[in-house]
Parts: sequence; structure tokens; C-alpha cells
Amino acid sequence: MEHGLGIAWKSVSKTYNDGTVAVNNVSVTADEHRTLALVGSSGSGKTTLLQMVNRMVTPNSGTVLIQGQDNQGMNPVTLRRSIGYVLQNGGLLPNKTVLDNIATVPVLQGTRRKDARVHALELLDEVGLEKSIQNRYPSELSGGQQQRVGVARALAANPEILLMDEPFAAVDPIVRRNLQDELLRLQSEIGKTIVFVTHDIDEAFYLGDKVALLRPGGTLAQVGTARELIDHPADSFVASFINAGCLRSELQ
Ligand SMILES: Nc1ncnc2c1ncn2[C@@H]1O[C@H](COP(=O)(O)OP(=O)(O)OP(=O)(O)O)[C@@H](O)[C@H]1O
Repeated sequence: MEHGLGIAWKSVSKTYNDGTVAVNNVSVTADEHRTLALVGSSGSGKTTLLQMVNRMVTPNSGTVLIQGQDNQGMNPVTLRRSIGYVLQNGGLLPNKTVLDNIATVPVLQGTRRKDARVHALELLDEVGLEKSIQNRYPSELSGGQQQRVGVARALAANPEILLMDEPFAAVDPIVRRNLQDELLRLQSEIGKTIVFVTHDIDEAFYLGDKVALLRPGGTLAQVGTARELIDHPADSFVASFINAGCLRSELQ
């Protein structure tokens, strides 16, 4: 990681109150302006690692550095508003229109409502949506449209960091591929530091400049580029996880 920028998880562990070990001594970095894909099977600690960044989860040990600063010293509310967060269901507010969903955080941060709405319209265009949907409610959108609004909403406060938790998991494969391609296009223009959680190794390879593969029990199996993991899997777990992904792709 150049000059300590981006995000660095340093020897972080998390055991929940019921004794579940979710993350076990993980060290990994998300480089600035790049996409880190966190991949692993269900329950391997991906969401827990992601939520350590915006302090929705506090590690039992270890630290998370953002731009070289320990995030435990940061105000959680300010921190969350400064980080874009995209969830599987879009995370949209059901009682607000598309435009107001996108404009909410900037208004909370002090942007005038009129200006926030003008910017929201520009963002709709950036994520590939027609302006005509601006007054609809989330329930009046398709799953793919909801995800695009979710991305626009996360970008509205112009964050340096975008956290994406299985954002495209709930849509069909064709819409999913469109959304992935749009994200690649958008990222080539905006260059955010993205942490992208997925259980799908093919998606991780497609979107991640770097891929961190977790194993059950929340330990890091391997981190590297897609090429590095494919050509030099660290062990049989990594090799079989990758092979399962390839098999699924061939079958589809
Ligand atoms: N609040 C909680 N209390 C107790 N255990 C939890 C809590 N949140 C998560 N866990 C457990 O911690 C482990 C890791 O969960 P986490 O959600 O981080 O995994 P994940 O890799 O994101 O899984 P998935 O792909 O299914 O979302 C799991 O065993 C989960 O059941």
C-alpha cells in the first residue's frame, strides 16, 4: 500500500458475545483507488471485516487504519456519513422517493436541498438510470434499478471509500453482469477505494484488483490478484474454492 493510504486491517479478530469466532487474526490492505474483493463461503467473516471499517463492528483485538489513522479515534457518525455503503437489498428508505433517497446524506451534511437534488439527478445518469424514475418509490423499481439507486446514494456524499456487501446477489445473472460492468466503468472514472464482499469467486476475480479469500473460521487463506491466486494457489483449500467457481461458470 502506497504511503499508508487506503484501508489497513492489522491483526484484527472478532469473537461475538455468543462465542462465535467470526474473524481470526486477519491482516489485509485495500489500496487507495482500487477494488479489494473479500470472498469466502457463508459465515467466513466477510461482513464482519467490512463493518469494522465503518465501526458497525468493533474488533476484540487489532486495528483498522483509514488513510493511516486508527478509526477507533474517529466519530462513528461522521465516519459512516463519509463512507458509501451499498447493501444487498439496496438499503433504500422505502418511504422516500428515488431522488430523496440519493439526496438524504448530503442534506444531513449541510448541502442545500435544491443543490443536493441537482447532484442526485446527475448521479442517476452516472449509474445508468433514466431521470424519469426520480419520483418513484423503491418498491416501484426493479431489483437492478434499486441496486443502481443504492450505488448512486452511496456516492452522493462523494466518499473516498465505498463498502459494498453482496450488492448484486439478489438479481438474475444477466442483470448482475450488467451491474458488474457498470461498476467497472464507473470505477475507472471515479477511482474510489472499494471493498466488495461476495461469496462468488468469479465475481471477485472480475471486479477485484486484489482478492482476499477467507476460510471458514475467519482466517485469511490468500490475498493477491486473480492471476496470482489462479496460478499459485496457496493450498488445496484455495485451489478447490477456485475450481468450484470455474465449474459453476462452465455450467451456467
Ligand atoms: N451479531 C452476531 N452475533 C453472533 N454471531 C454473529 C453475529 N454476526 C455474525 N455472526 C457470526 O459470525 C460469523 C461470520 O459472520 P459474517 O456475517 O461476518 O460472515 P459472512 O462471510 O459475511 O457470511 P455471509 O456470506 O453468509 O453473509 C458467522 O458464523 C455468523 O453467524
